[in-house]
Amino acid sequence: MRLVGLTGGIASGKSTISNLFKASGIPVVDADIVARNVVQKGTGGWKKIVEAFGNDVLLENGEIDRARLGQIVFSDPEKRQVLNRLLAPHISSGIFWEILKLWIKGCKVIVLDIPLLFETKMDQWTHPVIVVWVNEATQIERLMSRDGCSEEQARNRINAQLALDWKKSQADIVIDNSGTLDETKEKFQEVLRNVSEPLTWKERLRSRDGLFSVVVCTAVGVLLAQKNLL
Ligand SMILES: CC(C)(COP(=O)(O)OP(=O)(O)OC[C@H]1O[C@@H](n2cnc3c(N)ncnc32)[C@H](O)[C@@H]1O)[C@@H](O)C(=O)NCCC(=O)NCCS
Ligand SMILES: Nc1ncnc2c1ncn2[C@@H]1O[C@H](COP(=O)(O)OP(=O)(O)OP(=O)(O)O)[C@@H](O)[C@H]1O
Repeated sequence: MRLVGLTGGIASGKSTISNLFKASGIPVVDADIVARNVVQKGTGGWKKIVEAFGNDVLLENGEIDRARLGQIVFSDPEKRQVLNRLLAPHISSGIFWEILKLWIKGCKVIVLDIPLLFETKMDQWTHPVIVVWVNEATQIERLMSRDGCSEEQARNRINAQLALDWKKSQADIVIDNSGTLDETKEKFQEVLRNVSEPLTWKERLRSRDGLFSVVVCTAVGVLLAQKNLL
């Protein structure tokens, strides 16, 4: 099994690239969706948030008020750290279960779309690491227009993550998404070819079918050895 890391900065275009992977038949685990699921009303993550931030961050129906919590944590690094520490174990085990489900299905290449891949050091489990990069002016413009936020709020969110240029320097593959969608789609084709290359023998061993072959071969070997000993 090949675990491909997909990351970048906020609004750099990870979901756009994720959608292209999905459209090409490659499954994607989306950490933002996992992070949403683990804080649904009544879950362990939800209880921890209410304990730490109080009822002020709840909507009338009891769900987390994401806009309110976002305002708090993106303007206060200490509070953000608290939230990250509380949710990290829930998010990583959620990602693990999603991978396991796809592994059981026999998927050989899985893309992990994780905005904080480097920040959480999960990059060590993925190869190759793809960084979706945009220049800062484009990033701010797209973030403001997508989320309807001010430039200050956009900068706060960008500064809550490691610098995108640094992430770019750590990448195995960089997708420059500063141009048009058509240009990005063209670049994506090359990335798709790269990611779809035949699995290495290590990756084959980590896949469901590879593990199954090892188990069968070992069992046959043991049976033959026992037969020879009798
Ligand atoms: C703060 C919250 C409530 C804001 O929710 P909102 O719906 O406005 O944003 P959403 O979850 O869609 O995230 C949008 C983007 O913000 C960035 N982001 C989210 N959380 C963080 C964080 N803790 N630090 C830095 N950037 C973050 C990511 O690039 C993400 O793609 C939410 O992002 C959250 O619960 N974050 C903590 C969980 C987390 O770390 N998520 C990232 C998964 S690796
Ligand atoms: N090449 C492009 N040209 C124009 N707009 C784009 C391009 N790529 C992405 N966008 C737009 O920019 C915004 C951010 O893109 P996207 O949601 O894919 O980023 P993201 O990295 O997944 O964001 P987040 O970190 O918040 O999850 C979206 O509104 C998207 O439609």
